[in-house]
Amino acid sequence: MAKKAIHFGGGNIGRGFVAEFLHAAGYEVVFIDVMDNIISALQDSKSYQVTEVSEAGEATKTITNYRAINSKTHEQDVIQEISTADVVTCAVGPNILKFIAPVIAKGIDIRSTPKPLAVIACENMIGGTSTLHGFINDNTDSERLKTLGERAQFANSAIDRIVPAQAPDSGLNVRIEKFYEWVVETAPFGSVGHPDIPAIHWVDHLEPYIERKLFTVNTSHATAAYYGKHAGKKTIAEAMKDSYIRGVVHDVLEETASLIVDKHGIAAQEQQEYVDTIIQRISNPYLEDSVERVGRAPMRKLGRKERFIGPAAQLAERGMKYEALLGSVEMALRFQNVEGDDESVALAKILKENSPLTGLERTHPLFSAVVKVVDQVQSEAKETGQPRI
Ligand SMILES: NC(=O)c1ccc[n+]([C@@H]2O[C@H](COP(=O)([O-])OP(=O)(O)OC[C@H]3O[C@@H](n4cnc5c(N)ncnc54)[C@H](O)[C@@H]3O)[C@@H](O)[C@H]2O)c1
Ligand SMILES: O=P(O)(O)OC[C@@H](O)[C@@H](O)[C@H](O)[C@H](O)CO
Repeated sequence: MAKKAIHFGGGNIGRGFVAEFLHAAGYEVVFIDVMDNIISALQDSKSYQVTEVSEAGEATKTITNYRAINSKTHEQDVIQEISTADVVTCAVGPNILKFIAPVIAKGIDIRSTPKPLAVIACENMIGGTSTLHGFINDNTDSERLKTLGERAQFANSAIDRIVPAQAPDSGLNVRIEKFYEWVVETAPFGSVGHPDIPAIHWVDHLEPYIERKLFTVNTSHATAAYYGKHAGKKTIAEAMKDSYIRGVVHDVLEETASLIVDKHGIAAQEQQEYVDTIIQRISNPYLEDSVERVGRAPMRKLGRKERFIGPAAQLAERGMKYEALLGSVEMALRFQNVEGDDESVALAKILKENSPLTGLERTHPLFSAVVKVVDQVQSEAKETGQPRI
């Protein structure tokens, strides 16, 4: 029987990564989005192209066998599709999970197929699927909650592929880097077994993979973005060409590498090779990845388990060095009032009003160091009306 995957979020990573590999695994993909232009473009086309760009040239794959539904206008259709699907994935952004949970909960609730639905959130965050699972629980009747596990299984994932914002005239086509890594935990599937998706690297324990990814790829990426934005650079590749910024990125990665090696027992040499690959990837001039895309949502990125405070807090707990990470925090705090980024506007307001920001506990060994950095950025804003550097 034909396999069906429902994918929430027809954006960059949705079309350029998740759908590509679901398609390659033989799934029909039903895209769910709330943007009329994306949905009608998908409904009006039979295929789109994913082009890998690298120094070695370009390679293009054609994606077919998909449909699309607007969940804003056709919620019942989405519920019906979920009730008969094999897999649900999403790449909508961590802050959107609570909005897609109600419709997924309704679709799961009316399932009568013998095999449970496999739910895999593909967001840049620790425990993305668990967070979605929590919201789905909140939207499920308490009696039905007791048997939810018979209808759906929830597995966390780590997803890695750089997909920049696409040119306005590119339509559905996506230009993307060649490298990819999609790691998913196996335990939640128990005796049912995980879905057959060859691109996925299935692992027993996800934490080393997601922390290594988030605290290497995303920490360095965001560091280059915030320092780059501050220095007037347009793209990450341009920022990485600047010897000062490149040096800072190396310093930050030295700190996170020391945590990854210490905490997860990954060999120092293996981590160094991973770091070298990441530096090469984020420096890829063919991607034209803007500092605004990579720096987007600074408040999310300053979160407790996120790419800066997450590793810095763990380093502080171990009595290890975290000063370079604090420099990235400082630059993230300066990412204010950036056009098109609501969080950067909210951040400017929060810094004026002294509201809590990172969720770091007052008693934590990192707390006073972060307060100092916040104070510094705030005092400059007060002196000059805007941050000085
Ligand atoms: N772009 C990358 O390089 C990359 C790589 C790995 C992981 N990610 C993660 O993937 C997620 C998506 O990132 P992206 O770059 O593709 O962003 P994007 O903005 O290109 O795509 C997000 C899509 O979600 C849709 N959406 C918003 N609200 C929705 C809702 N309620 N229901 C259905 N769809 C909704 C948007 O309309 C948009 O099409 C993020 O968590 C990001 O961190 C991105
Ligand atoms: O998606 P964000 O906002 O969490 O982070 C921005 C980029 O660092 C991110 O999208 C990377 O391109 C991606 O994580 C690479 O795998």
